[in-house]
Amino acid sequence: MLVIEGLTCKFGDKLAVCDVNLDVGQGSFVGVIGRSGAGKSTLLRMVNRLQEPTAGRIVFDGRDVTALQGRALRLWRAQAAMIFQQFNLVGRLDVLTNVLMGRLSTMPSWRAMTKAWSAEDKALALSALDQFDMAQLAPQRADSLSGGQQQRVAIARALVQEPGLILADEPIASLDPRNTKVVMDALLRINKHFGITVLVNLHSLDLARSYCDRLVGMASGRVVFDGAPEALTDAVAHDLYGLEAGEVMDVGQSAPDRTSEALAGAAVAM
Ligand SMILES: Nc1ncnc2c1ncn2[C@@H]1O[C@H](COP(=O)(O)OP(=O)(O)OP(=O)(O)O)[C@@H](O)[C@H]1O
Repeated sequence: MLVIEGLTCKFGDKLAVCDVNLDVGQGSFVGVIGRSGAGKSTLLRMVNRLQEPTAGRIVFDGRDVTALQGRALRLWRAQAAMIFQQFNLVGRLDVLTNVLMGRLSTMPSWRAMTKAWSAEDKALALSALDQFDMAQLAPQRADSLSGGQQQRVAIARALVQEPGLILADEPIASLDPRNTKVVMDALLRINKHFGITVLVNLHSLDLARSYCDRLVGMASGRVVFDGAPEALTDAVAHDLYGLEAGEVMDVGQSAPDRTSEALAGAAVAM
């Protein structure tokens, strides 16, 4: 369970996030929505502690993670795995090594320096790639892959961190509609198959409505909507997005793949 209490972030005079309070149950798939500049990225980055809060608390499974430092902070960042819009892979390295990077936090520093991966770590990384039908791409350079493939490699890297929480910051913003669906289906699968809580920032309201079981709407740094997708009426959406509403509500995205095969994934146990 993730508990956010009074979380606030100021950049100089700019109040980017203001007094956000949220309880997110284990296994939820929560979409954070709102127009550009609403504070969505800053909120997710504070949870992962990439951005220091100005005030407030972040508690995960009963443990206050707001002020962790050093190794404890590194371990928290592994537990609250971040997925970025631009994938953040090392392009010149092969796909398998990129996924193995997700294991660094579990290794003693001398082994992390030499990148002497254990057979167990390699098996885990291959198994994570296999979850997304990408094991055959393991030896390829990451920068030779399509955007959708790169984002799935980033999700596999997050998975080998064995996270309790995935924080995805506009993960599909750089992708075409087909790859958008593939990546959203991948996030849905790790949520349903592994029970990992997902918090995802999305610009498209249609996507948020079809994939998430709860929506948190932000405007000017504050939470202005928190509820089931069905409760977010077009009128509320218009309040949230203003003139952008038409654009974010009419992008013709495909529906999620909720077949049991898709959600169960490959038979390999992680
Ligand atoms: N490092 C920073 N320094 C100063 N201001 C910042 C910084 N990061 C964000 N902001 C400001 O804080 C506000 C919230 O930004 P944030 O990126 O969290 O919004 P967002 O909802 O994620 O928007 P987008 O969808 O465009 O990414 C914006 O006004 C932004 O300009």
